[in-house]
Amino acid sequence: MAEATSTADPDPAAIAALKHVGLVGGLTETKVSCAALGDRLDASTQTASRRLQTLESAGYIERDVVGDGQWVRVTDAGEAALRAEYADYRRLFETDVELVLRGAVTGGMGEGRHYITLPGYAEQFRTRLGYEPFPGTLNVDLSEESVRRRGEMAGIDAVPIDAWEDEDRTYGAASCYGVTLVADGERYEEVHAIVPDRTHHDDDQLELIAPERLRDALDLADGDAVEVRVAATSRADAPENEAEMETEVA
Ligand SMILES: Cc1cc2nc3c(=O)[nH]c(=O)nc-3n(C[C@H](O)[C@H](O)[C@H](O)COP(=O)(O)O)c2cc1C
Ligand SMILES: Nc1ccn([C@@H]2O[C@H](COP(=O)(O)OP(=O)(O)O)[C@@H](O)[C@H]2O)c(=O)n1
Ligand SMILES: [Mg+2]
Repeated sequence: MAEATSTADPDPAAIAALKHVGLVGGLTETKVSCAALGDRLDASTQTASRRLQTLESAGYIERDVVGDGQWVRVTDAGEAALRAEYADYRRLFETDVELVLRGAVTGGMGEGRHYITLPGYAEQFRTRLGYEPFPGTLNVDLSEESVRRRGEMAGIDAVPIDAWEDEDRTYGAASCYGVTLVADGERYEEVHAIVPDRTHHDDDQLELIAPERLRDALDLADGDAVEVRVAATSRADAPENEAEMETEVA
């Protein structure tokens, strides 16, 4: 299987503690006492202390212990976990929620083309997305705000692309989110944001695939501003395609 980039156990009790830390100012930095946190969580001081330890080892908070308490900061990973919760609630109570990520077109490492055309991926794109992608990924350098907001993608249904292997090595899994790409007022609908489990890029790069070369279709050059609108639900045909895939494999 893919050696997935570490995702901590989303223990609901730890997330509840993280929410409280955020609410008392932890998204910047705040002083927390385990007794006060325990009160807010309706739990003992020891339990509150354990929750903070769990959050720290999951990489969701950083802390400096001082004499009368501790200074706690929610990390980027912690904020992403909170935003994923937030996205779930938005989906519960709002309809047609769209996540809009903004950034600029950029060149990457020239590897996207290689991965997109590997047979183990290409066949899955064909059956699950319903098209053969242009060989490559259009890379978008996300704005700071969008880097923070991309955590909300965790609450949105994606088309899964499975890990696979050939005789030499294993290839990681990926998730494909149906998106609309908007540039200079023009919209291009048949696009997916592809998020590989293993990648050389940081969170600030979002990679897009489409049947066509998007630089041509939307007349894009490096530095051009784009909007990536992520639909809150997956494309209606995705599960059907998956069923087709299983039938083919069987
Ligand atoms: C479908 C897909 C699967 C990938 N699988 C792997 C992988 O198994 N191992 C790996 O190191 N990188 C993998 N990558 C990520 C590439 O290493 C790299 O981060 C990125 O795609 C490079 O794109 P660029 O040339 O546009 O910069 C994958 C990328 C895609 C699009
Ligand atoms: N659907 C797509 C996919 C890639 N591309 C572009 O096609 C080229 C090859 O993609 P790539 O991922 O191998 O290269 P880089 O993104 O690393 O530059 C790049 O210039 C991408 O921006 C595109 O315009 N439309
Ligand atoms: Mg690319």
